Amino acid sequence: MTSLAIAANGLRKSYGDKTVLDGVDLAVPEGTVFSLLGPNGAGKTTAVKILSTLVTADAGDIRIGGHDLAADPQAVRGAIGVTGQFSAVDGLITGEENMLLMADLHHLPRAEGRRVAAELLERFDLTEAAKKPASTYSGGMKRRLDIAMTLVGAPRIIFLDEPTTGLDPRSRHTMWQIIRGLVSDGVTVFLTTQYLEEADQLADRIAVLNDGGIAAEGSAEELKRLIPGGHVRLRFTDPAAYRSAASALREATLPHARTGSRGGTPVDEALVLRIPSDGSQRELRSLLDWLDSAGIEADELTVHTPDLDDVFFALTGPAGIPAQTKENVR
Ligand SMILES: Nc1ncnc2c1ncn2[C@@H]1O[C@H](COP(=O)(O)OP(=O)(O)OP(=O)(O)O)[C@@H](O)[C@H]1O
Repeated sequence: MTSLAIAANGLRKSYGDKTVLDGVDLAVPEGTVFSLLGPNGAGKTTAVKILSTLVTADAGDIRIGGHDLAADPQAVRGAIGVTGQFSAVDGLITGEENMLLMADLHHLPRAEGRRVAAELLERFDLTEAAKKPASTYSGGMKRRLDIAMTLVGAPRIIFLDEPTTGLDPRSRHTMWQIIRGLVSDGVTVFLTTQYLEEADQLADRIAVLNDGGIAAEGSAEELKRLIPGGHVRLRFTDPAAYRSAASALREATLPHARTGSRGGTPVDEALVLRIPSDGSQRELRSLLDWLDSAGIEADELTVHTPDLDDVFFALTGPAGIPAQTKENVR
């Protein structure tokens, strides 16, 4: 059994009469990326602050890296690193000086501190800028320096609170590579982000926080299957083939059509048929078998699944408003 890097049960936190977390459970296996999503004000930062010992929960059992947070917060602090919205970078001093300051805070011997700082500056492509004041760094460089500083203490668990907010696409991709590199070294990453694509790219598991609780949790693929909107599209170039397929579909009751609706629906004059499907291997296999047996040969077959944006809207929108499904070609 994989052990848990982060385990929280019954996490509660209120500010005045506002309940922010109302009994949240979290379980993050070691060496994985866990992403907490939620609308603005849902309590993501509050959760990160509690799990990283910066704020005290009103109730809940929390174990981080095997340490009981309430009983031994110092041990938890020794196991974790936190970066993100509360950056530790001091702009008045150079990148290298920031790193050496962290090495001092971690009580590394002088030579060891210099070695670790130089290594990390090199790893994050900051060697050239190391002697310049951090205030002159770009947003992406500051984020890289922030993570490098966090790694001085060699934490096994890292909390990244919106690590790529405000970064351009290239810097964002660089940050994703850095996060993947950390995970391949066995580090556990707890990530909050406003970018659903980021969670989709990086996270092994995703939890959606809404209304004080976890509205849904699973892999990106599992979450996408929770909401309707998935379908298979068949495109034809020959109008006759299209018409005969459309009529065969109207006749058929497809066993895999999750909605239970009869057959496929002609979508438009572009000779496209649309068949409800969750995109799972089992459903696709039975659909392909059925197409073969009905003698239907489409010129193009694409599987469309809801994306995480759809999931997010469906789970966090006001009750009663249906999900805005958007097509997403896989
Ligand atoms: N120190 C505090 N005192 C009072 N209320 C607070 C405090 N910190 C957070 N809150 C409130 O708790 C709620 C959750 O805030 P939090 O910052 O955790 O949300 P978030 O999900 O991280 O939001 P965002 O995506 O906007 O960063 C908000 O309504 C916020 O106003």
